[in-house]
Amino acid sequence: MSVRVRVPAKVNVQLAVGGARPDGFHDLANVFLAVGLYDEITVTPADELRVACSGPYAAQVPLDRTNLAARAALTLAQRRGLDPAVHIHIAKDIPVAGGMAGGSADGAGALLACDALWGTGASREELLEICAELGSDVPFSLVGGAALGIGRGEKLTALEVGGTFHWVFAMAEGGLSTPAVFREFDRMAQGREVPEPVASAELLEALAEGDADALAAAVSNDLQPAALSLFPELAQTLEAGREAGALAELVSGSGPTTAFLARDAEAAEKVAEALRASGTCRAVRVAAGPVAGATVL
Ligand SMILES: C[C@@](CO)(OP(=O)(O)O)[C@H](O)COP(=O)(O)OP(=O)(O)OC[C@H]1O[C@@H](n2ccc(N)nc2=O)[C@H](O)[C@@H]1O
Ligand SMILES: Nc1ncnc2c1ncn2[C@@H]1O[C@H](COP(=O)(O)OP(=O)(O)O)[C@@H](O)[C@H]1O
Repeated sequence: MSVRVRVPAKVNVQLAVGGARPDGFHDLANVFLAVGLYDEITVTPADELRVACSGPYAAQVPLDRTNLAARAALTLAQRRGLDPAVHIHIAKDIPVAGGMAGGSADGAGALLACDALWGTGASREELLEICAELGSDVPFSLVGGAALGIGRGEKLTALEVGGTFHWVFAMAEGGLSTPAVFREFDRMAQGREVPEPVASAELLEALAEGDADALAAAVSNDLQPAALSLFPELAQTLEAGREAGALAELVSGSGPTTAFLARDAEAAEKVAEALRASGTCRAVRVAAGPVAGATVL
């Protein structure tokens, strides 16, 4: 018997970053949108805990116990006094170290899958608590939709969204380390006061109304200058998308994936085609959001 779970990627439509906290994290106002680009996690009883990964990014995924999916299984098993003897297969379609929360998706997916496989019956609250232990982005991967994350980004409030937003994602050659991007943010912020991160009222309204033009005017990412500083080639990708008629262009989270908002599905295909032809990125994908979070199939 196996359990299969599908988990979406995310884009941060707003990422407001405060100063570094004493624990090394940053307070955020993080507006997440789950988009239809998925990893699939399958768990099957086995002799011992094992992780395997398939798909275009498989070679970049660690298969030891640092893998977030393995950590999720171990954490749940430890809490219940169970043997974590399970084979976890990750069918990976979310870029690795791309700023789209692929590892977080696998952590949330494996947790939900093991809960179902072992009949653990963990409450939503406990699952969210374990997710927050695994990483700041993991709770959002579980809930999906759209949400405002405060604190490290793990304290979530679900947001109303009045329509579907159409996105194009340009995958970069290589990845960016999230801690390195936050460190670069701190370096660039030296000598200036970093304001408290606050969610933009205009942005929340644009989401609620499903208004792509208003959302385009309101998107922002405080990590973008740091990501561009570490990965200057991204400026060319952003420019190519802008020239192709995207309503807005931004770095997804800590990058280096870039995200382009389009008016509708047809406009998204046009932007995608132009980006593919631009030679400024490794691969291009179209995806809409919001979509549901981790779901047992
Ligand atoms: C930046 C964001 C935006 O959604 O994601 P990505 O774009 O990388 O996917 C997140 O804040 C990443 O969340 P996640 O990848 O879960 O990070 P964690 O494992 O919790 O933390 C990794 C490291 O990132 C830094 N970090 C993370 C979150 C936060 N609020 N402040 C931080 O300074 C810390 O250096 C931390 O040690
Ligand atoms: N299941 C997983 N999938 C991808 N990366 C993982 C996974 N588990 C741990 N990692 C580690 O986490 C790092 C960040 O990966 P990822 O979550 O894809 O990026 P991001 O935080 O930019 O969204 C990777 O470089 C990898 O070393």
